[in-house]
Amino acid sequence: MSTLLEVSGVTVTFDGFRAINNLSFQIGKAEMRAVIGPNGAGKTTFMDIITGKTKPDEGRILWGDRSENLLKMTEAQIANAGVGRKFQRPTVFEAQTVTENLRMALKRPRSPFSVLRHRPDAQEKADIEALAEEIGLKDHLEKQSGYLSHGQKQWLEIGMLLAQDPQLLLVDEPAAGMTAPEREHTTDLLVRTAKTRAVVVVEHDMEFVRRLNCKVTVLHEGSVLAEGSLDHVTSNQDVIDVYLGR
Ligand SMILES: Nc1ncnc2c1ncn2[C@@H]1O[C@H](COP(=O)(O)OP(=O)(O)OP(=O)(O)O)[C@@H](O)[C@H]1O
Repeated sequence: MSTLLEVSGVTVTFDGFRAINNLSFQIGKAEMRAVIGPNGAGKTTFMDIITGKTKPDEGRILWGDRSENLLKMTEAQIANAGVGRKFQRPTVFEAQTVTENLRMALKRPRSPFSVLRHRPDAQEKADIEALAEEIGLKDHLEKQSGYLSHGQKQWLEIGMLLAQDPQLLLVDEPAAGMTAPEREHTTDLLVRTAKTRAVVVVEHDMEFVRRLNCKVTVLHEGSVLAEGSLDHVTSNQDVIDVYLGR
């Protein structure tokens, strides 16, 4: 499996406190990975490093086929290189319809379609419909986004990120606040997405992680405590001790 992102020996210190401590992590081009860990383990900081929001004190991060030095790139360059991030709370434009939200996302610079200056309306419509179909909102295209359910807003935002054709999608607690059927739909969407892209899901809900059926990385005190299948990591004594607070 070819590697898309390789993080080696990364350390982040806030006022002398090591939030990330000699962390190493790799993900392939079409791979799903769940990142779990107790509060304060460093999950958010880890994502902030990959998106360029936080610069580490030490370590190396290589990106893509040409093994580019990600640490030399700005946040905007990293986003343009194909890293998309979905925050926990949906940030769709509530006053706009689903179609309008997807149209705006297709017009952003990263979109593979934005280079075609005179893009026919018919093509744009087809792209919007394909995205809506993918995220399960085909029947809600003209609905104002503020009237969507919480789950539907989350899917719309994932659709807006997919419009940008990311190579790596970072997703923070996608299942939070969702009903059981919404969680199932979200699992299916993320699993399909990871067939062609790398997807990192930070999640607390173990049942959701189990359904993702992927390799799991457990963070603790800014380092990788264990890695492997969910059954493998949850039978690891160090992981059990950390989760039980011993
Ligand atoms: N800007 C900052 N300044 C100082 N300390 C910080 C800063 N950001 C994070 N930390 C500390 O770094 C550690 C890791 O935080 P981080 O938010 O990455 O953990 P997390 O795993 O995402 O936690 P949670 O599951 O609660 O969201 C915590 O102890 C946190 O208090």
